[in-house]
Amino acid sequence: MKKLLVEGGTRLRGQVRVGGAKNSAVALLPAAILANSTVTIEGLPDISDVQTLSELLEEIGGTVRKDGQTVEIDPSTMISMPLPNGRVKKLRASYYFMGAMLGRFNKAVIGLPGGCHLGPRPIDQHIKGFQALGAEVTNEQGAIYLRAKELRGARIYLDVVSVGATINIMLAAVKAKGRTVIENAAKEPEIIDVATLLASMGAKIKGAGTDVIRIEGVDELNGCLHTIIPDRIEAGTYTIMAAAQGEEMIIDNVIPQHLESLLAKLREMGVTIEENDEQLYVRPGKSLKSVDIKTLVYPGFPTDLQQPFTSLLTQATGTGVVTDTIYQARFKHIDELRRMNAAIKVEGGAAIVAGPSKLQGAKVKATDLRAGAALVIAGLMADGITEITGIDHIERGYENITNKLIELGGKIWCEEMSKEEVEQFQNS
Ligand SMILES: CC(=O)N[C@H]1[C@@H](OP(=O)(O)OP(=O)(O)OC[C@H]2O[C@@H](n3ccc(=O)[nH]c3=O)[C@H](O)[C@@H]2O)O[C@H](CO)[C@@H](O)[C@@H]1O
Ligand SMILES: C=C(OP(=O)(O)O)C(=O)O
Repeated sequence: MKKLLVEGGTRLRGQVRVGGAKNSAVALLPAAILANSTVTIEGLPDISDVQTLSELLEEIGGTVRKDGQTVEIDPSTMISMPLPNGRVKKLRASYYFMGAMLGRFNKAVIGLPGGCHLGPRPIDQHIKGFQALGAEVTNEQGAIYLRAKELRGARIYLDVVSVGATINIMLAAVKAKGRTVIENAAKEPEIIDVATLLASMGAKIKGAGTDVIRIEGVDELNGCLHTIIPDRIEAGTYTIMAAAQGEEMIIDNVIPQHLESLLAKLREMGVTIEENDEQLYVRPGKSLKSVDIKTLVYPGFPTDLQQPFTSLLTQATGTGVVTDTIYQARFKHIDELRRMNAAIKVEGGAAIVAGPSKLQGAKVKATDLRAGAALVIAGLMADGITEITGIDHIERGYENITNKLIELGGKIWCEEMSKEEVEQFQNS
């Protein structure tokens, strides 16, 4: 088991290239199950979630060929294998095997998903959607059993705006008989990306990116070639790093429109950001001014950038209030930031950050993916060395973060943990 070490104080400078979007990749791979021939996806990020999903596709009989960032999936030999345990527990997005396998085989058995522990993460809206399409759904000993004689299109209103439920219902509905309408759908760019792949496969799907998605079911879906969108959360994380510890940084392979809420908040703090079609050029202000943020569904401030942004707020003058309306308890990083001398308290469901604080290197634990990113940012700004355990979370969503930061001049490296450290980590 490894830990990540960050020696703070060095200013970051240069250009960093953002990879393909994790939250697209994790839906595009299962979507390939629905095709009758090879689906090729270009620009996939080199992260463990992609690896785990590729292994799951192989587990159900598919052939997955990887060549750098390109993956070819031949789904023709897949079978409706139950996946009650094992790899499905390693990540959140294994829930997309429910919609995709139901769509292709009219049945599936999938264990409840894992993913970041951010408080309750129910999947009732996914199930409501599958049931509306005609599936019988039962939960037997922690696995979801889905069976349908035939899937029929339906009008489905989501009680909660959910990225996962919107995509999962799209996957189940594209081959259903007749018309499906998803109302109160999520509007994240990753939903448009998945709809684009499905349309290239031959699906009839309209309205992705708005809150009403209309689908006319088709009998067959074909193989195709698809290029993934860039990861707005990885891009946002490096943009926050640039504001926190950069001199001059270019974030390359970005769709700036996907990050409008973050860029607006950074500019409010005094950060200079210039943008062109695919790059951000970031110069931090002489001093940063505190702001409040409230996470909302897209295009609001993304919950996945709340934790990294909180680290930046520790360096701003004044008091910033952080409210997460998507995951009210997404505050596990706060205790760790406090160990590094940050002045933050959680009160009435909000994190109140008083700054600026001189952060000190410490031994801290990444409790989830974006908590890990928040700690890397804090480590870059801190005096001394920060040791971060739990880096498998970080590897779920950030490709080559160590190398990318070294290229920017950061002092960051991995070390093997001692036996005592592993024991301590496992008991903490
Ligand atoms: C793999 C993936 O894409 N993960 C992202 C996805 O997670 P995920 O798809 O799990 O998140 P959702 O958009 O579904 O969740 C949004 C909110 O709806 C609630 N909810 C969701 C489904 C449901 O059936 N019932 C219900 O009550 C959740 O508890 C949460 O409060 O969107 C989140 C919100 O942008 C991001 O933080 C995650 O990075
Ligand atoms: C919460 C996240 O991921 P997941 O939904 O895969 O756990 C995230 O990407 O920040």
